[in-house]
Amino acid sequence: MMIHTNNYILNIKELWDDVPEEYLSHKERYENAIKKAFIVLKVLRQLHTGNIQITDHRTPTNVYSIQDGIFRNVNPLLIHIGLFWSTIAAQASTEQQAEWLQPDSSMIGTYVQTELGHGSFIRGIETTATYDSTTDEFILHTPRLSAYKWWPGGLGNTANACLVMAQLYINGTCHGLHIFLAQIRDFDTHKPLPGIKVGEIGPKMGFNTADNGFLGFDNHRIPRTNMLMKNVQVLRDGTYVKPKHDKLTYGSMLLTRVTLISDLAYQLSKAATIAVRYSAVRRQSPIKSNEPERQILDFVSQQHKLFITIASSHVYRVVGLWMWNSHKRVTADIHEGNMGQLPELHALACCLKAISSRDASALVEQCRLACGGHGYMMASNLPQIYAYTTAAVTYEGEYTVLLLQTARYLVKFWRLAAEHKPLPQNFAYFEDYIKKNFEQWRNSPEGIIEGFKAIVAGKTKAAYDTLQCNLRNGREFEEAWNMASVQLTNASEAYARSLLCEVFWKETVQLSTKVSKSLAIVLEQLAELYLMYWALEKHGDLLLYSTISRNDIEALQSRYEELLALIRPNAVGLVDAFDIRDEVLCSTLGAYDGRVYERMMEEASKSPLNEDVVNESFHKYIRPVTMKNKL
Ligand SMILES: CCCCCCCC/C=C\CCCCC/C=C/C(=O)SCCNC(=O)CCNC(=O)[C@H](O)C(C)(C)COP(=O)(O)OP(=O)(O)OC[C@H]1O[C@@H](n2cnc3c(N)ncnc32)[C@H](O)[C@@H]1OP(=O)(O)O
Ligand SMILES: Cc1cc2nc3c(=O)[nH]c(=O)nc-3n(C[C@H](O)[C@H](O)[C@H](O)COP(=O)(O)OP(=O)(O)OC[C@H]3O[C@@H](n4cnc5c(N)ncnc54)[C@H](O)[C@@H]3O)c2cc1C
Repeated sequence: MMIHTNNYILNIKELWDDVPEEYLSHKERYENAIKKAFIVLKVLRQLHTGNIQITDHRTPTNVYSIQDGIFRNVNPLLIHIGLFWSTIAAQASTEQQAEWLQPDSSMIGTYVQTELGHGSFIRGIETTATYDSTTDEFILHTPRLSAYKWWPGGLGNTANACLVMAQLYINGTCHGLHIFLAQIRDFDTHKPLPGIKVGEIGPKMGFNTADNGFLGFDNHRIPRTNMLMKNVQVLRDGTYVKPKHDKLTYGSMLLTRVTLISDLAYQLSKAATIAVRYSAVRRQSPIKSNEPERQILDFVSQQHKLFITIASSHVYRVVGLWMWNSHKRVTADIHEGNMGQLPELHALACCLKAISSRDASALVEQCRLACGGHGYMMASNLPQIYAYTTAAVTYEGEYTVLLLQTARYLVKFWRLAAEHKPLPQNFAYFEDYIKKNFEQWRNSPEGIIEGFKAIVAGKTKAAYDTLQCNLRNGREFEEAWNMASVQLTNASEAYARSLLCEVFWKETVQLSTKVSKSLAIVLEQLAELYLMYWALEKHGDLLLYSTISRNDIEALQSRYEELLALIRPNAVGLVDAFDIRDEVLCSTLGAYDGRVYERMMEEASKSPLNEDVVNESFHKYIRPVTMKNKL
């Protein structure tokens, strides 16, 4: 059968709610979501097997983005599709993949790493997998309460299998963290297997359809061949064959961090679409007292809140793709046995995941506030987008913890620079900074990029000097590191911002040569706006570390305001160009037709509190008090 994915999925009635999901209980929400998740999974399986074919070209992306509208929250199979399958594909041996990656597999899986007691510091994970050579099995065990797995999406009720991160023990020796496939529920009855204690962790700020769960093992046995064995092996006699790099086991986190950057770009484009369209419809106060009320989008302060969101969505789209391509390249190298580029990719993924999630959640919240009171309505969809986006600051590597990973990388290069050793080209600016080869400030995108590099160098130097000072004062390295950690994260954040500015500007300039002149102008305006915005936000740092002057900053401010005015006529067109369907946007404020007030009233009429003209609580609780003395 030939289908157009958007139309096909939009026409499956069971996927679309009559009652907004906010009115459902926790349990009903999950049940509603799981019903839809399996309809979507069936479509994906049919696409995979070729039973249905598509006439549009971006199928998985289409299905993925339509999901936002279908679930309004999260697909409970997100981790099954996104992490469980991809980890098997990346880390299981060819034979294991052939066995486990069947499109009609009975396994519904999840990725089980975090424990009650340990999330960031994964070396502290306490779940054990002990090899028993007499039976050729691993024994999975949860030694204490803090070792209970806690958080994995889909674990609460949906999954019947999981990939578990556990400490591998062979003959009393611990070989560190490894990944094991474990069945946890019966495929037919779905009852937990003997030795498995599993359940759901309860309501959260968002992600409420994802049935995040807990899991404990009581000496649960799995075959030896259930350890993921592409990069590392345990042989029948208990021989341990080491991986080529001991962090290959962490590969799924790396891949997800890279993927997330693009997902956050998409969340930003949704928030921007809602807030910009609403701002074009909403009128509030005249600018001059004798004029009619103006679209709130005409207030320059409103443009300041919104245009940076549009620009940031483009930044993360561009940088997300750039990182995706880097990941592909590095993975191909690793395949050939060359691990050389892995540390750089890890350092980039850490700081970019941290900053993209932090920016995205701050900007989504800014969009919500920019919609005034109506942005506070669930029907605007902005609260849900915020709850979804802010979770990304924590999961898949907490913000500060990831920035500190990148700081390790920066400090290594600063040490080389300080010791006058050769540096790779992309860190040559460290040497320039040490030699005080400062460029004369230029009020241009290229000048701002240089200025941001000077900030990275200056902040890395400050953190490094503090670290050295702590060491000279007799602190051990880890303690000295902790004492310098505020400065270290600052350096990392600056590094991420300089990367974002440089990659976005260069890619935009390149893209501009391939599109029409009028489009190129708008794209460059957006890119310039992004750079100017951050130069002004960080003008204190620029004053500290670059050659910028007060006059330069004033000139930047004027150019920034000029850019807001230039972008204003294209603002609605720019968000329309994100091409997000109303069914996906799910927002009374952001629909394409601009019927904001009509839609708000239509949504309010769905409130169960409006079902009866007089709610029974009046008779039960209100009247007895208010009428008591009047009878
Ligand atoms: C794939 C598709 C996915 C689909 C996504 C679609 C879009 C997404 C939309 C929604 C997604 C929602 C999903 C939510 C699911 C959430 C899942 C999770 O949260 S899973 C759990 C994630 N947990 C973490 O991220 C834990 C964070 N902690 C760590 O990663 C590590 O502990 C650490 C902080 C990095 C440190 O590790 P450790 O202590 O073991 O390291 P050290 O021994 O100190 O060594 C550090 C050296 O190792 C290098 N390193 C560390 N990690 C890596 C890596 N991944 N790759 C390469 N190198 C690594 C590090 O650089 C150090 O090197 P040196 O400095 O010593 O040279
Ligand atoms: C919505 C959601 C979905 C999730 N899904 C999954 C999943 O599918 N599978 C899974 O395994 N896990 C999942 N997680 C868990 C997630 O990966 C962890 O919560 C995350 O890695 C952070 O770890 P933590 O909760 O232990 O925080 P902690 O590490 O306890 O952090 C608490 C605070 O301590 C600070 N801190 C910790 N260590 C350091 C340090 N070394 N230096 C400086 N500061 C530090 C942090 O900055 C933070 O401020 C999910 C979490 C959420 C919120």
